[in-house]
Amino acid sequence: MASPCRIVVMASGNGSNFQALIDAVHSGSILHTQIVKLFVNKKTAFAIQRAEKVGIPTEYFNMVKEGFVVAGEKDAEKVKDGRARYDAALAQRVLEAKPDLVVLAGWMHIFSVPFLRPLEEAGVKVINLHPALPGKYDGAGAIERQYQDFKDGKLENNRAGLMIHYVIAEVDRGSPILTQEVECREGDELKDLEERIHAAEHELIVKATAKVVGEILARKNL
Ligand SMILES: Nc1nc2c(c(=O)[nH]1)N[C@@H](CN(C=O)c1ccc(C(=O)N[C@@H](CCC(=O)O)C(=O)O)cc1)CN2
Ligand SMILES: NCC(=O)N[C@@H]1O[C@H](COP(=O)([O-])[O-])[C@@H](O)[C@H]1O
Repeated sequence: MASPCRIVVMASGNGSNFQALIDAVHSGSILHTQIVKLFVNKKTAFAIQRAEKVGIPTEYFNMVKEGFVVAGEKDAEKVKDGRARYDAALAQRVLEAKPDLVVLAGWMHIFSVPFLRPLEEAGVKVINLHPALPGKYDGAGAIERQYQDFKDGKLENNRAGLMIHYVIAEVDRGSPILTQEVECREGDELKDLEERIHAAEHELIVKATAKVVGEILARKNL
């Protein structure tokens, strides 16, 4: 049998989707796979504690703390240059973990080409969990914007949603792997929609990761 599929997970916050992946690998819902490392860019990310509890190595790598961009820098060119150098350095650190797949599970930093190109050249796919349907509500704060449109009677079919997609330079516009609609109900508060979407996320990220892992393992066995 081929060697296990090596996954690097990247997170910035609570890590409940990371936990869903940990549990799925442990239960066998995601077969023949090892989460080899977690990268975080926030020191306060609870995902760190989740990794430590199960012995997954963690690396904290922050663009400002590592000196790539000065805190509060207003010069757009300096910020763009610093982000590019940070992304290039981060790509090398990720590749040192020899991943077959990178999963963004609440990773709140937009990657530039200096991150994406080295991984593409190494044949490493990057996938992302986004709490909206393809082509809608790109970027951060997607749940809040769907909820506001629902309240304003502007949400198409009164359906919110989520997807797991391949990551490309254009934010949240990579090919969808799996998508799911989530209903909005009259009387919903924002937290009701957030809870419904988060519950769906934990299932969909496992299903999508298992699907991509299956394709990777099939190629390994060729
Ligand atoms: N090149 C890509 N990078 C990333 C993608 C992607 O599809 N292409 N997905 C995102 C995840 N994401 C939405 O799914 C997302 C995350 C963060 C942001 C954002 O505006 N980030 C700000 C910083 C916000 C913060 O630090 O709190 C930024 O990077 O300037 C938008 C979309 C992951 N990366
Ligand atoms: N644009 C990306 C984005 O908004 N991602 C969102 O970050 C949260 C991470 O939760 P978690 O840290 O508990 O997994 C999730 O709700 C995910 O959809």
